[in-house]
Amino acid sequence: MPSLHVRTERAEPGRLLEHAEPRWPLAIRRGADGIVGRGVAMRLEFRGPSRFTDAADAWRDVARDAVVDDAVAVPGTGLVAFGAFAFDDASAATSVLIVPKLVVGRRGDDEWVTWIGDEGRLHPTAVEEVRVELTDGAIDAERYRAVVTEATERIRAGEAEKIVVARDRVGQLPPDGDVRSVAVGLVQRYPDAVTYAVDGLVGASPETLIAAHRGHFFSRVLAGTAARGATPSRDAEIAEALASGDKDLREHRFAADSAMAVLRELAPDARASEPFPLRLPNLWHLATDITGTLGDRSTLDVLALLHPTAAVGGTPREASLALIRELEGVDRGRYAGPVGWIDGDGGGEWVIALRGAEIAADGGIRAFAGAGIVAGSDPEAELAETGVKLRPITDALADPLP
Ligand SMILES: C=C(O[C@@H]1C=C(C(=O)O)C=C[C@H]1O)C(=O)O
Repeated sequence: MPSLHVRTERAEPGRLLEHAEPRWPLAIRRGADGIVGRGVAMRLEFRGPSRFTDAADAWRDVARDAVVDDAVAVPGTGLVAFGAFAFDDASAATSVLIVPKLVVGRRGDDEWVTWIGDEGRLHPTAVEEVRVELTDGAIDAERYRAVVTEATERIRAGEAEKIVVARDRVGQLPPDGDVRSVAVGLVQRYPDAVTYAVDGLVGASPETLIAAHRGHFFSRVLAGTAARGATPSRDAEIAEALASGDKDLREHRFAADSAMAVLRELAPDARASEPFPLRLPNLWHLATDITGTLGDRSTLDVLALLHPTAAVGGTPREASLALIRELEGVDRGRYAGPVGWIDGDGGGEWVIALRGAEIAADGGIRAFAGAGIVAGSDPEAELAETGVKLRPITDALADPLP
């Protein structure tokens, strides 16, 4: 493989997303911060059960051979790749690492541009609005209720303790639709979430699988969900009920324990917070934050062990994955897989591809949302919960720039 020549310099890129390709933006944003890419200097593809370790090995080679001149040296400068990985080992979807030709970024007061290969000129273009309505996909409301009922029966029969089952909604992007508008809409509405746009996958995720820089990591596990209340007092009651409710705490424990078991193996000093209610614009989640030190391990090596946590798979892992395949009966693609970026040291930030959709080459759009099913889950409540989880991407597609 030819070695990459990478140069980062200070710049004032203005609105980051204006530098991305309209139909195929590359972006990882949190509020005003983030990185946006354009063009492809290198594209690596992976498949199957070894996709994460293959990616980790390939990326180590790329990073070792790259010639990097980085005048800014903050997370997101120098050599970076955007990545998106399939949820299931057996998925037909490819997993990718993409090094753009141009990256523009901002982190607090630092702003930069990175050229990979030839240096050119910045030519931002105004974002145009695209509007798409989603309709029933392969798993409509009726089928989803049946899937949840079946999942609770399988749990009662002892086949698993928790299974996260999802449903889908579909749509069609008009030719040349500007996908950047969807990302802009998500950044504006969900400033605390990570808005991602990578190889057709777009959404705003509240769940950080692993973020690592200079050996220190952060991971946030979400499981247990309630819609926001209409009044402040009702809203507070809902948060209180979520944090003390037996079903939600059990559902949460499976997810937090699955992440902690892996992270403690990798980082003996890993520490988990107590579960706490996390407020998002559209809902409450129960959250556990985990921190610790990873040493010089690549975040891709961590993903190989951490994905899928029981927040998006279930408990036990293999049994729940088999049940998801059987009960959903559709390929999740990259939904609920890791999406994010990685730098030359293996640091970076990977979130779970939730609250989003995948846009295929032909413009076909498929959005997924799921819910954790445990003993005692109610199909109607889980249907409503997935409706709330679909709202960010549904709204951003229907009315991106309100
Ligand atoms: C599966 C999704 O979300 C996950 C499931 C949750 C739950 O069951 O309470 C909460 C957060 C996420 O970990 C989704 O958004 O599609």
